[in-house]
Amino acid sequence: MTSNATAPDGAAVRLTGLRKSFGDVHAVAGVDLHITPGEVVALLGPNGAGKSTTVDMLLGLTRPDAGDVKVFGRTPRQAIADGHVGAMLQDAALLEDTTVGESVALIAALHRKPMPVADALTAAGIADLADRRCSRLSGGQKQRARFAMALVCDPDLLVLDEPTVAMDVETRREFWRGMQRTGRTVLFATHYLDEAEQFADRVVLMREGRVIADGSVADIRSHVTGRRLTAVVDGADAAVLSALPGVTEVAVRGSHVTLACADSDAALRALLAAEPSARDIEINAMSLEDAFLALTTEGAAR
Ligand SMILES: Nc1ncnc2c1ncn2[C@@H]1O[C@H](COP(=O)(O)OP(=O)(O)OP(=O)(O)O)[C@@H](O)[C@H]1O
Repeated sequence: MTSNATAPDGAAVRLTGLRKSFGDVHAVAGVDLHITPGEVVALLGPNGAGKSTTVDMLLGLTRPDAGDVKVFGRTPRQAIADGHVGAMLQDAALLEDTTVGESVALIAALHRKPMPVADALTAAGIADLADRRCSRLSGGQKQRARFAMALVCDPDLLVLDEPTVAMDVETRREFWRGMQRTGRTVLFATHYLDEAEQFADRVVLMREGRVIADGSVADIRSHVTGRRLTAVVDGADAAVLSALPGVTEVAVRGSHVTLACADSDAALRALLAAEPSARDIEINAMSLEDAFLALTTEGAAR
């Protein structure tokens, strides 16, 4: 890794008061974000939250209406020209008639200190596809070719917009293993909450062009309190379950019962007293998905 990128304030990325509108749509409506070197940050949010527009401004592909972008203390254009940033964008075109190896070599030739093409292909898990024409790649293989192209400039910061779209489960897992080995600063936009949970040090949640939560997965989870109790209850009656102490929400599907609990200990005791047949009982913390839904649903606290 080049890793000689430094900013006076030590930030890898600093977005300040960033805004961008398209007509009446306020795609990004005032975003401040500070990423320190080495952090792996997931950018989450529902469709249209402003993630791609934020990423585009970070890369200098879209000019902000207001605010400032600094990448290692430089403008995006300078940071990219200096080889500090590798990007993998949704639907970025590949040169269909060239091979994977040739495509990656073409990108490498644009940079002053690229890594060897073979190393980029290996890190992306596609060393065996070097001679395959890009037009012959599967969706997931194309994503990995784009990843090799992002990596070959040996960047300090990787910016990835939904990198694992079109990858199957095993390929996604391999992709992230490879990513963790690179030890770089990473900002990735994703719709896969499990990915954010497993691979990000920090989650930035956007909604309607703003950052509505920013912290570790545990911090984001703490936006939803309580626990979830699941059980099998013969002849489950939602009205009876709703009246149990400590229970805030009830879902009944056949004999499968899910209780959202403010006090799961009280709820469990009351459930066993009221429904002695209750079995296969599990109590879990609320998931990142629960927090995501709570925060991104209309009317959620900002
Ligand atoms: N070039 C454009 N012209 C007009 N509207 C745009 C343009 N780019 C984005 N928008 C609008 O800005 C809003 C934010 O879009 P953006 O693509 O940044 O969201 P996103 O969070 O990346 O969404 P998704 O998860 O669906 O990719 C949306 O309402 C979108 O329709």
